[in-house]
Amino acid sequence: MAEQRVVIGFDSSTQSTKALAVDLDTGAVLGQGRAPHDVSTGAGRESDPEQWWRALGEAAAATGWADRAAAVSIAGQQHGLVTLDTSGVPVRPALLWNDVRSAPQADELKAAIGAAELARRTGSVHTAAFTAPKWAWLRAEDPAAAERVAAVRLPHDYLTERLTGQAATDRGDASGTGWWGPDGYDKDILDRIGLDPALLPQVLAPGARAGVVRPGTALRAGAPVATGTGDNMAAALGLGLRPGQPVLSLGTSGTVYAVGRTRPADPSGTVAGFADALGGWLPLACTLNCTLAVDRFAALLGRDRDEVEEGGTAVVLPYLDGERTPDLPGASGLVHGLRHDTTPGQLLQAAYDGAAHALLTALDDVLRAGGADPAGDEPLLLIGGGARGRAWQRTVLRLSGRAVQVPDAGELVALGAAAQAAALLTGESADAVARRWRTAHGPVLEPVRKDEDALARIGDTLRRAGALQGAPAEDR
Ligand SMILES: Nc1ncnc2c1ncn2[C@@H]1O[C@H](COP(=O)(O)OP(=O)(O)O)[C@@H](O)[C@H]1O
Ligand SMILES: O=C(CO)[C@@H](O)[C@H](O)COP(=O)(O)O
Repeated sequence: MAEQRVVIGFDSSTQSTKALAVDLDTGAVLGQGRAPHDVSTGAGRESDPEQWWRALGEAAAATGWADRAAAVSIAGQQHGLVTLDTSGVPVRPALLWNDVRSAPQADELKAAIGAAELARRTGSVHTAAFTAPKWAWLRAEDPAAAERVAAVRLPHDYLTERLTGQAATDRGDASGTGWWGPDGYDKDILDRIGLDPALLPQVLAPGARAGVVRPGTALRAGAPVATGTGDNMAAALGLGLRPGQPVLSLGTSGTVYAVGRTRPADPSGTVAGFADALGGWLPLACTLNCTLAVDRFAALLGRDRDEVEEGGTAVVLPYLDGERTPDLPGASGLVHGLRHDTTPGQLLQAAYDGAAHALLTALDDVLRAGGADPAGDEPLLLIGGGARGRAWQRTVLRLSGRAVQVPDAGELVALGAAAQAAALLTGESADAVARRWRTAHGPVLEPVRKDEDALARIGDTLRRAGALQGAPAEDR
């Protein structure tokens, strides 16, 4: 009998590291692991990269397959700024994608280069989330730390390098830095933010091998390691996405995306023109406030997260962390439209609606940006921790008017990384591996009538809340 080959895929995301050990032939998940991360609260959002590395080892061990892994790959939260000294040790905690302190530096880049030109060169108009303004923030606010930096990495690059000893990244995650375009690193942007390109890793080709596991880690020494990629790009692989199939991910961030045939360049900044991990594109819109914001409202109301009630006039803009879509980094949570008869359940439902609004109103633009027809009838694939929630499912049905498919498989990011690892061994493309594993299989929820009234109420509140939420005068 042929020997069973098992690959391990990792998702080093905002709140935790998740690992899946997967049978290369059948796609069966044979073991799982998870270890939590700490994220700072207060003005910024920072995490310790050393903790991610320890979490990766713990999650790997918990799968029960770490010392037998045939191949490995690591996907990670996008955009984070990891700074290393000459010994490869983090100079300071990493600045995460949802840290909005770099908003002024994003504005400076926009003013200096212009939104349309940024979109043309990098695919995206920079917000505080992107790595480029984070580096500019570090130089301005913590120059002593910036001086000590000998290497700059994204979260997944840092972990891959700890595993292999090789400094490498991939085009998917590189496309979220704001200093990369299809021709490579953008020297002009790097110059403007004072970052020496020699500090950056090489961008490897899709399907390439980053190296092999070096001795002394939790994983089998000598196992080949794929490039890894950003978490959204990995989920696209993990679902085996074909162009035009829309995805909505409900996690710490909310994201909506589709694989595109054409390279996106949206000067309005709503759609980020990311690259995917295969040579195509991944137009995407992202919010900062998703499952955590809704769970906070449930806690404030003393309710279970599914104890919602539809109806009423309440509107919640749940921008507890500031917001990125719309680009309102200085915003805070806002409740509007309360009446004597507003119930706690209606208020909680309004928080769900407020969190889903920007994602679902960006969906058509995302599809168009990648050359797909927004009127297509592909079901919306619902993934991420929130996808299991009854109230989330119902909210997405109501506000999208589309059929919604909930894959049986959880952890699509880690599955995508596992598919990338498998592809190293079989020579297939990672998305083809995922399709062979039937990862997207799951029930399709029938569409319901789109709740245009709720969408209009939220849109109206958003427009009128401009000054309170720190919108620039011209947008009010
Ligand atoms: N059954 C559920 N209903 C609604 N939300 C859920 C459910 N299970 C988990 N979550 C939410 O999922 C989130 C974690 O999602 P996940 O995709 O793992 O996050 P991330 O990858 O950003 O770390 C948590 O914030 C939690 O609120
Ligand atoms: O910033 C983005 C996408 O541009 C986020 O989607 C991050 O990649 C974090 O992802 P999660 O930890 O929420 O999965």
